[in-house]
Amino acid sequence: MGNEPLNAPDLHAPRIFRPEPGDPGRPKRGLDDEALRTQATIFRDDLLAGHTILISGAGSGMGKAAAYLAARLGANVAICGRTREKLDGTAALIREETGREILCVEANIRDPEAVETLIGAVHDHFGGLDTLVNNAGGQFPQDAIDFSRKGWLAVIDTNLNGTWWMMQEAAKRWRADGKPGHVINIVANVERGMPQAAHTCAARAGVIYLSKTVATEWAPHNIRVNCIGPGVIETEGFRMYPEEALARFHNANPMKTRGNAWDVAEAIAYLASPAGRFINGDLMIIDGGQAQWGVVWPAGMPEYFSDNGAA
Ligand SMILES: CCCCCCCCC/C=C/C(=O)SCCNC(=O)CCNC(=O)[C@H](O)C(C)(C)COP(=O)(O)OP(=O)(O)OC[C@H]1O[C@@H](n2cnc3c(N)ncnc32)[C@H](O)[C@@H]1OP(=O)(O)O
Ligand SMILES: NC(=O)C1=CN([C@@H]2O[C@H](COP(=O)(O)OP(=O)(O)OC[C@H]3O[C@@H](n4cnc5c(N)ncnc54)[C@H](OP(=O)(O)O)[C@@H]3O)[C@@H](O)[C@H]2O)C=CC1
Repeated sequence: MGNEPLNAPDLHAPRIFRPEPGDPGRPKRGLDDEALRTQATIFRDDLLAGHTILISGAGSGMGKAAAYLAARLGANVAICGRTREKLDGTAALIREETGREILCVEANIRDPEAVETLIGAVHDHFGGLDTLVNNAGGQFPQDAIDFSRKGWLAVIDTNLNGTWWMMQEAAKRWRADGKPGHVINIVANVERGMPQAAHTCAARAGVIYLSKTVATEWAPHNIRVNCIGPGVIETEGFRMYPEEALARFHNANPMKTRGNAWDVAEAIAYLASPAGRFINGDLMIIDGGQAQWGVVWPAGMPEYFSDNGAA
């Protein structure tokens, strides 16, 4: 017996998956508007009354669910994203279900000037900001060795730099106004790394430790900073992954199930509510136990690993 790796030819095969624009022919995933309308919440109707919350990337997925729940709980809601129609869709759902109008701002979080304008617009419109939720982000599945420079930069610029521009700008306003504030950064479960998502792991790990650091630095300004690390949460974002990987995602946790956007929306509402007042510098993992157990291969598992490492 030699020492060659098993299935050696596979090691040389680049794995690329690029969804077609508009997701043609693929099922829509995650909670749609009808499902969101019927979600029950454990929280009382006026839990966030008078509370202003800004949620990035709220034209779809977890951000949309969180915006909808916050509006149902009485919050003043502002959202941003790059696509006007998606933001309008969230606003329409909220209007129909709650009668409330929200503030929608088209903004790319990678652009620090757009971020400055956005934070200013929220203050102008609602007279302040209480909670900032940095949810906008994403990545594509690929073996790290094959990342293009542009692809690496796109993921880092969105998930790390974009999140930072948002939190710094919000904090500057809170400090200048002498007002308390709260940041919730949506990251990912990166504790054990995540093959085929190394760019996002690098960015999310950066955000987690950035958050833990400024949670201390900004405490004198009465600003709390926390992170939420979702595991496999079924959303529209699943369009980024091949069917073969999607069919296995639930195996990444010992509950063998996928979470949904509401699981994360309710955690955001909890942290934003008075119940979260003593929670600072934390990373709340919502992953069904994935951190202790499974591994996802978002671009498809190489045959080399097909026994899944089981002893
Ligand atoms: C957290 C858990 C982890 C993943 C582990 C899986 C766990 C399952 C749970 C799911 C977790 C989720 O986060 S769900 C998904 C969340 N949502 C999303 O990811 C959707 C949003 N994503 C994005 O917008 C994009 O992925 C992102 C790259 C960040 C944004 O970039 P841009 O807007 O600049 O978009 P583009 O112009 O399309 O791409 C820029 C370059 O990136 C590279 N690029 C883009 N798509 C590519 C692809 N499929 N394969 C290779 N390379 C690609 C190319 O070099 C592109 O340049 P050209 O060559 O010139 O085109
Ligand atoms: N679903 C999951 O299992 C997991 C998701 N996550 C993370 O949670 C967050 C929410 O994901 P999810 O709801 O699943 O996915 P979605 O793709 O549905 O949501 C991401 C949103 O972010 C917006 N966005 C992306 N880039 C930018 C940008 N540069 N500026 C402003 N808005 C932007 C997108 O809108 P638009 O393109 O119109 O700008 C989109 O609405 C993401 O950061 C994701 O990576 C983390 C772990 C697991």
